[in-house]
Formats: sequence, structure tokens, C-alpha cells
Amino acid sequence: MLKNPSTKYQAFPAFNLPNRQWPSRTLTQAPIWCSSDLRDGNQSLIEPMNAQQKMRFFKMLVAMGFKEIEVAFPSASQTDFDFVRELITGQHIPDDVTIQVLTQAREDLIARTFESLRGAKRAIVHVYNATAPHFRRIVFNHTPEQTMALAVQAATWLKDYAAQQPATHWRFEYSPEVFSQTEFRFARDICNAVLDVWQPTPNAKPIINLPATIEGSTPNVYADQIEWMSSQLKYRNNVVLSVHPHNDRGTAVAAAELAQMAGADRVEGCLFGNGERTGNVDIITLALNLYTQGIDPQLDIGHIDEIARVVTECNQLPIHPRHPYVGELVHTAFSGSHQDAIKKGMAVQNPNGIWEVPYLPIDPQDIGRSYDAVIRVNSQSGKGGMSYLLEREYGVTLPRRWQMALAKQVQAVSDETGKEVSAQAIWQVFQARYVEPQGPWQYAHHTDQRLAEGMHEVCLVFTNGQQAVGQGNGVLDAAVQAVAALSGQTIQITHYQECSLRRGSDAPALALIEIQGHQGKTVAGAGIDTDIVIASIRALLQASHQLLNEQPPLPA
Ligand SMILES: CC(=O)SCCNC(=O)CCNC(=O)[C@H](O)C(C)(C)COP(=O)(O)OP(=O)(O)OC[C@H]1O[C@@H](n2cnc3c(N)ncnc32)[C@H](O)[C@@H]1OP(=O)(O)O
Ligand SMILES: CC(C)C(=O)C(=O)O
Repeated sequence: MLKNPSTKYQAFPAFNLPNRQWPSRTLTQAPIWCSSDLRDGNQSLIEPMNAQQKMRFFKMLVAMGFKEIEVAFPSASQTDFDFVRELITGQHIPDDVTIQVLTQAREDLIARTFESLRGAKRAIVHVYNATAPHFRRIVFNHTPEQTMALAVQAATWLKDYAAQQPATHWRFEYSPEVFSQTEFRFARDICNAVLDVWQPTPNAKPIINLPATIEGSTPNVYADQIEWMSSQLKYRNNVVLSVHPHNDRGTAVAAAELAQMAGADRVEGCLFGNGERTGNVDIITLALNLYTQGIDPQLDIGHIDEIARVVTECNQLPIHPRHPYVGELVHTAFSGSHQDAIKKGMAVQNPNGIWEVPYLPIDPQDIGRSYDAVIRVNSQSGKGGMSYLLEREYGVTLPRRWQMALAKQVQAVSDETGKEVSAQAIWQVFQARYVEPQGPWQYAHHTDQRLAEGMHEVCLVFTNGQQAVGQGNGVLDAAVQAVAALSGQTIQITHYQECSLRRGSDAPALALIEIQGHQGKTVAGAGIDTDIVIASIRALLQASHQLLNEQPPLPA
């Protein structure tokens, strides 16, 4: 890298717009969306889509609610030409959807473009020529006047060719390619000259599309450019002002949002930001950004994974796991404090109220995702995440002290393996620590005799043949006395809880017991059985083993 990059790269010039209005505006409605997946997206693929893939993609875009879809560059290839023909002759275009096609400002290409559209009920023909100074000089060897003349000529060709097919409801679109790096007065003049040819009417509003063909500035500069152009365009009420941001600096979404605040009516982009180089602006992110502000995005993204599947299969490109809204990991928290906050948020979230779950900007269910992946446990996780998984997968809500003790053990497992710890693995750690017998008194069976009202005598029989008898005011109390006699300690139950386990067809019962031994040490044990009384006795025995085994007490 250069020590002084200014010898090679120039800063973008500031835009002097002292009374700019866009910074104090907010977005209140969805723009007109135009998907360019089948054109700008397609032209950037390693292998452009075939006819079947294009049709599949098109049908999905229609189902999502797109009303304007740039379907091809028909003069570029037979595939694109034939695809447009198939859309029209196969009657695949719903009445409320308008297809759009792109062409260079060359008469032969324009003629072929109109040929492809023969018989269409409605169509937008989109023509472009590059207007930025270095493009004029390097690519075209054109003076500004020649660039202007080419645009006017192209606008005229569009008008003339359209007149030859009067049955179609035509609309025209003009893009001064590389608008954002074009001298702003020149960009204005060339767009107005094109509009003068087209003579906009409310019935067929032309589209002036201002692309950041290569994103070259911070998004506020683009917004200034759009606001200025919006104020300078002739026939403004009868013109649709469109933006077409690319993502070279990684700020296409911001650029599109600020541009809408600055007056853009329409946004061209691609799903999940496919497109040339770093991509076109991501329409899904834009739409869901609106949604999470309480604004109807006018697109149905209720099954985002299905949309992603179609897009990745057609584009043959993966989507990054951190991609906004759709990435595999974007609704997942691994870190302890995030998990703790999400768990608390989920517990108090009113299903009909304003979404307030910390760290989750959108309810994953709104876009067809489940809560399954919201919390995953690794060495960065704490008790919150671990207990969330136990609760969700097994229906077990551990008392706080248990959570603290278990979290240390789960952490040890993830530290040792360096890997994620699944709910099942956490459950295994729990069972090994609290459920599986760790001492001599393994439950075989018991008898319970009711001596009088509120007085039971229980005989515990262990697998080693040993027995213990105790009396108490209930079965568990009597069992406590039996174990106390056996261990030679006074034992007191300080906490008891039971629940049905979620997993498993017979939904066995889980009992959690904390007991205090004669030195005030509090230990815990758990028992599982289809019979809750037996589960409780097992839990008691397990806790008693902890007393004998000198296990560390539960944290205070
Ligand atoms: C920013 C964008 O995304 S713009 C869209 C870009 N998309 C595509 O290019 C995909 C489809 N394009 C193609 O398949 C081909 O470019 C075709 C079929 C349209 C044209 O192919 P060719 O005639 O072989 O020309 P080529 O691809 O080399 O294009 C460059 C020529 O077009 C000219 N040109 C480029 N853009 C335009 C334009 N908007 N209007 C008029 N001429 C243009 C160039 O100046 C150059 O002319 P030259 O040969 O006289 O120097
Ligand atoms: C043709 C135009 C709109 C384009 O794709 C671009 O400038 O990026």
C-alpha cells in the first residue's frame, strides 16, 4: 500500500447544499421497488441464469409483490431475448406488473429491444449512457456535447420505436450512468434534455434513474445530489425519480435510505445485494429496515429462507451468515450478556405488543424463522443461555443457584472442546451432575404405609439390598427421615420443585431437591421417573449422595 494514497486516489468533492432538507426528514412509506435481479444481478454472475432459473426468479419476485421488474438486457443475448418473448407470449406477466428492459443508446440494440417486447401490454424501456467525465474521456472519447447529443438521440429513438407499437403502454427510463460522479449541472441538463424529448404526462411518467454506478462517496453526498436533482428536474410532478445505488463502499443501503429522504420515489436494487462487484443495494434489507420502523414495506418477505433458497440456487452464490436479516447467524446470540437479555426479553414480550426483545431488531417469526437458533451456547455464554436452552428444549426451569453451578460445568465442557455446546449436551452435563446415581443408595423400590391421618411410614429398598425406614407427615418427609437415619445426619429440604419434561413421549417427571445437612451445607439432586413420588425419592437420594461425596455446595 502507498504511504501517501493521495498521490493515487482523489477525495470526492463535497456538495454545497446549504439548505438541505433531507437530514430532518424520516422515511414514512415504501418507495416504488424495481428488482434488477434478472438484469444487473444477472450480468454480474459467474454463470448467468438460464431460462428456467430466470422464470423461477421472476415468479418469486411477482409473488413477493414487485410491480416493476427489470427482466433482461434483450439485445445482449438470445437467452435474454427469448426470455422476454416467453414472458409475453406465455402470458406470465400479471396485469399489475410491468416488465422493464435495459439497452445501450445504440439504435441497432434499441430496435432489437423493441422487437423483444412486441405484444407486451406494458413495458418500461430503460436506456443509458455514461455521463461522468472520465467515462466520457476514456470509454467514449466524447465531448460533453456529444454525450448530451447521444442521450437526446437515444430518447428520440425510444419515442419513435414505441410509436411503431402503439398497442403497448410504454414508459421510458433514462440513466445517466455514473451519475454520482458526473458534474451535477451537466447531469441535470442531460436529464432535462431527455425529458424535453419525452414530454412527460401523468399517464406515462418517465423515470429518471440516478445511479451510483460505482459508489464513490459517503451516503450524505449522494443524498445531497438527489435532493438537488429533485429540485432541478423539469416536469418534476410527472417524473419518477429513481435511485440505483451500488455498494462499493459498503454503504448502499444508507445511500438509498438517505436518497429517499432527499426525494427519491423509487429504488432499483437486487435481493440480498447481488450485483456488479460488491453488489446492488439490497432490497430485502431496505424493505425490512422499513418494516422494523413500523412501515409496511409493500413486499412479502414472510418466508425469508425460502426467498434465500431460490436466490442462491438461481444465482449460484452463497449468502453470508452475517447478512442483515437473512444470514444464518443474525438472529443468534452466543455471548452471555446478550443471551441473558434475550431470555429476559422473550419472557416478558407481549405477543400483541411492541417488539422489545433486546438484541433482536426483528421478531424472527415475522420473516418465517423460529426461535430455535436465537440462543446457542459456547465458551462465551453464561447461565442465561444455558438455562434458556434447557427451558426451551426440555421444559426445565432451573433455580438461579442451579443455573450458576451448572453454567460453570457447561463452560468447562466448551472450554475443553472449543466447540458449541448443544441443548442435548447441556442436558447430559446436568444429568451427570444431578441425576445419575453417585453413591450407594440406588433406588430399587419403596413401600408406603399410612399409619394415621398425616402420618406415613416409608421403607426404601436399594439395589444393593439395603433398606431404610422413616416416618413423616408425607411420603417425601418419611423418605427424608429414612435417609437421615441411614446417613447419620439431620436433613432438611430447603427447596423442592417438580415439572414434566418436554422431551420424550412419556413425558417423565423431573424433581429438583435441595437439602441442608447438619453442618448447614446445601446440596442439590434431581430425579427422573414417570411417577413423581419416585422421581422425588430419587432426587432426595441423589442430593444425599452429594452430602456424602463432599460435593461443593450450591452457590449462595
Ligand atoms: C452499469 C451497467 O450495468 S450498464 C449495463 C451493462 N450490461 C451489459 O453490458 C450486459 C450486456 N451487454 C452486452 O452483452 C454487450 O455489451 C452488448 C451486446 C450490449 C454490446 O456488445 P458489443 O457491441 O460487442 O460492445 P461491447 O460489449 O464491447 O460494448 C462496448 C461498446 O459499447 C459502447 N457503449 C457502452 N455503453 C454504451 C451506451 N450506454 N450507449 C452507447 N454505446 C455504449 C462503448 O463505447 C463501446 O463502443 P466501441 O466499441 O465503439 O468502443
Ligand atoms: C444502467 C445503470 C442504471 C446501471 O446499471 C448502473 O449505473 O449501475
